[in-house]
Amino acid sequence: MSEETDVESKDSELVQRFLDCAARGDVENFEQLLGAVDIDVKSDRGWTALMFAARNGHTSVINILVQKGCDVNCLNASGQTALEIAQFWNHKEVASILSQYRQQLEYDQIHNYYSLNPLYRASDVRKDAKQLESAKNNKSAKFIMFSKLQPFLITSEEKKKKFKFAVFTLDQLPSSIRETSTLIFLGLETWDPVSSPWFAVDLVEGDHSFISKYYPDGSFVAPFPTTMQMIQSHAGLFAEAHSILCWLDKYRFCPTCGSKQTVIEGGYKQVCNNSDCTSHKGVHNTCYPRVDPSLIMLVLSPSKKQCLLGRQKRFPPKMFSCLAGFMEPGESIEDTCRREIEEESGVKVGRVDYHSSQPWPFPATLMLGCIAHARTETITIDKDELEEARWFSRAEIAQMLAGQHPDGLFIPPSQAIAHQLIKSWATSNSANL
Ligand SMILES: NC(=O)C1=CN([C@@H]2O[C@H](COP(=O)(O)OP(=O)(O)OC[C@H]3O[C@@H](n4cnc5c(N)ncnc54)[C@H](OP(=O)(O)O)[C@@H]3O)[C@@H](O)[C@H]2O)C=CC1
Ligand SMILES: [Mg+2]
Ligand SMILES: [Mg+2]
Ligand SMILES: [Mg+2]
Ligand SMILES: [Zn+2]
Repeated sequence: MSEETDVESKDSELVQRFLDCAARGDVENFEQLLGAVDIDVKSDRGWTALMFAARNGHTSVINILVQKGCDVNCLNASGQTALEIAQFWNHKEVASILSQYRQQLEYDQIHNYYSLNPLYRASDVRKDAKQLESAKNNKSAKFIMFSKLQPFLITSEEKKKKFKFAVFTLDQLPSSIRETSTLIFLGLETWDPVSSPWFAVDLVEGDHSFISKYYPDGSFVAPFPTTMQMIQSHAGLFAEAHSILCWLDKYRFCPTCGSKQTVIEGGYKQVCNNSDCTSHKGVHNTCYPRVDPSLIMLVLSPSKKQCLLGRQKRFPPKMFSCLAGFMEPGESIEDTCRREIEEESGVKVGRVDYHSSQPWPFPATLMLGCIAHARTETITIDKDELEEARWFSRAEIAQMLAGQHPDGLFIPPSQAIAHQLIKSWATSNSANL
């Protein structure tokens, strides 16, 4: 046997032992082998240690691998992830760890405020009246409160200057509430259908007394700007609940025939009570909550050395932000971007690159963030929309980000996608733009 084959066979023996220990849940030996082989090493069929541990439900091995930074999104030769394997073999605890970790990874990439919703929306549960009913009676169900579209918030113990929802359990909720108030089904804590369901309750007048009994220091607050100071996961819950509640509040009658409507699917659908109404046939988008796409763009000058920011009249003095505008029917993202920039600033735009998005739940806007590349520099502002617009150099943006602009100019806070677009340009290598 040559030296090379010797090393190879020793390596493959180590790999085999490593994968075996994961499959058997032999934590002691597994930990000893950890440094000796690649954590994501694969068997012939493309199975990693994580997949073997998931197959047999070894939670302790899963926890070690996840903490050591293994690749949880890896696929085997059949195209399955470790999470899918755990779900298939019904290892709920393992599946729960893996799904939470995968979400965490996704969150690390998409950091726009209001977009971090920790729940599985579980549309299958809300569409099934029986499952929805049992979710409402689930002993581990959680309830957050709204009244007149205002969320009931308390101060977070973990992060003192932040707010969060006061979360109520089923036994704290007077039974009358579930009969008189609208309950919005927000989703489940994990993929498992019996995991804790979350609901937003829209309280009707007179239902409030039980709240102060449990949370005497909480209060109903005007959503903007207080919800900009929430812990991020609860800001995501707010975005979902508030947009739905605003829709139910404003669309009380059928837009097709004007009859009363019935709320179904945990607040996600309304059906017309008039059986002759044409909204019962075919596709009717009036039955579903609306989402209004809106473009927000950082426009770069032809030299890429400057960016265009503007001031709306309603902005606080000295604040500049990205230009933004609603998408119109039949328009592409790129064309909305070009049209709004030209309308508001007179600048003509060529290429448009998508950056990221942000739900803006006031009431149901979806901000689509783009980087737009200008072809011209001359600015002619639309006086109805903007008070001022001008080009800013990177150095000036850096001063604004640091709160050190000589004229006191500043940009919106980090919770606004405008801030993230500006920051990503200011901190990126110009050669990449
Ligand atoms: N997250 C962020 O960083 C930022 C978010 N935004 C948000 O972006 C959105 C769009 O920006 P904005 O500059 O106001 O938009 P536009 O440039 O399109 O102009 C606003 C005008 O559009 C009309 N409008 C309102 N709703 C719609 C709709 N659904 N479809 C078409 N037109 C509509 C209104 O006119 P009328 O009053 O005549 O009805 C409104 O005054 C707003 O929701 C704003 O709050 C803006 C900047 C930063
Ligand atoms: Mg506009
Ligand atoms: Mg605008
Ligand atoms: Mg517009
Ligand atoms: Zn109708």
